[in-house]
Amino acid sequence: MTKRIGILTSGGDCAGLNATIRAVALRARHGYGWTTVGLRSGTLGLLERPVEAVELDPDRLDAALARQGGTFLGSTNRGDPFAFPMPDGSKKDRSGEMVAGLKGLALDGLIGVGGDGSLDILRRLLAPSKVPFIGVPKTIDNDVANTERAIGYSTAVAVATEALDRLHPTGASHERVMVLEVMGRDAGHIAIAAGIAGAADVVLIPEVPWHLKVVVAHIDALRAAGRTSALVVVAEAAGQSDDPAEPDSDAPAHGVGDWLARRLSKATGAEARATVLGHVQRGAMPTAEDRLLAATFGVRAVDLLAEGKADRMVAWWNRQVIDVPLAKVVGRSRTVDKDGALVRTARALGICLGDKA
Ligand SMILES: Nc1ncnc2c1ncn2[C@@H]1O[C@H](COP(=O)(O)OP(=O)(O)OP(=O)(O)O)[C@@H](O)[C@H]1O
Ligand SMILES: O=P(O)(O)OC[C@H]1O[C@](O)(CO)[C@@H](O)[C@@H]1O
Ligand SMILES: [Mg+2]
Repeated sequence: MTKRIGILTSGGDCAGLNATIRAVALRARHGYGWTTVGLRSGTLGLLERPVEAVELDPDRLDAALARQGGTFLGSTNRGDPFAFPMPDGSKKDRSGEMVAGLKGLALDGLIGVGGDGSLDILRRLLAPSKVPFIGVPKTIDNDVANTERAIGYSTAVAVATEALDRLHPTGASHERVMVLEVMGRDAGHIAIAAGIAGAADVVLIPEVPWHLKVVVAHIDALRAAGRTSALVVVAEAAGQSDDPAEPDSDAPAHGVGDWLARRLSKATGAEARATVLGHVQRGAMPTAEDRLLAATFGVRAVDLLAEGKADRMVAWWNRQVIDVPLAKVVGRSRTVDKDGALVRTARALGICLGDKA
């Protein structure tokens, strides 16, 4: 039977979303003869009347899409359907309106490409609609539970690594400590991976409690050994987990990069500069790895709908695409394992994580 499935992208954008949309539309048409409808602006588009949706003809989706960052369908990380911010400042449950908008599209299935927050919201939103839902994990933060990889992470790590490659020569030329603040929301995945790949001297992540005095001692030791510059990577959330018992525990929840550069300069006497990488990590062309993930996840998501499955998420595990119940994904977050391979590797390379000298 010919089916009509929908796809939407939700949460912060990242590289690889367009490649995912294209893979879904191609698989649906050429694998099953189905039509794919792209829903615009994530959940927000479901409040428009008519609902913002466009039929996707896969043969008209240029292959160049696989290379483009962002999402041509648009996305949102604002406007919780269950507590929607209203102009007068109040919050309103608008999930019923969204479900009504979705039902009007007469879909036989929906694929939602999102991070932990979006997948949770979409799962709850779709439950009363009875529309079969399959989730595809994407987020530069790589913090979605039960998948080793989310679309967009590889690209963000590549961008952060390239930033370190660029900070190294300028830092060395001016004999400075260069601090790079990277994204990751509450997790340090981008920081630890880019820190290793970009040969940083210090990596600070929220999962490993760190102390300014340990970082200062490490930089002092490097300088005593003849090094004139240093590279420091700090995850945006690293300030929140500094030990409250320590005198230097005032690392702020926001702006930890600037704070750290000022403190390091004062304590070591070296000049320091901070770079906040920000949304540059999200907006890049996807790496080959992210394009592959997008393709394999997109195809598998359609196949799951064809198999009559629902309430599941495609996932990457042990070098394979698998699917897991969404119930085992939502409400959890996958942070960096502080005893895991990357942390051990960083330590073995002499990278200071701020917890021991
Ligand atoms: N579809 C959505 N509608 C409204 N708010 C959303 C939506 N998706 C996420 N949010 C909100 O955006 C914020 C970011 O959440 P979260 O990090 O969990 O997003 P995500 O979907 O995981 O995507 P990403 O982490 O890549 O931005 C949270 O406050 C969450 O409630
Ligand atoms: O685009 P916004 O709303 O500034 O959100 C930024 C956040 O989104 C992410 O880029 C992805 O979740 C986080 O790393 C970051 O904290
Ligand atoms: Mg998230």
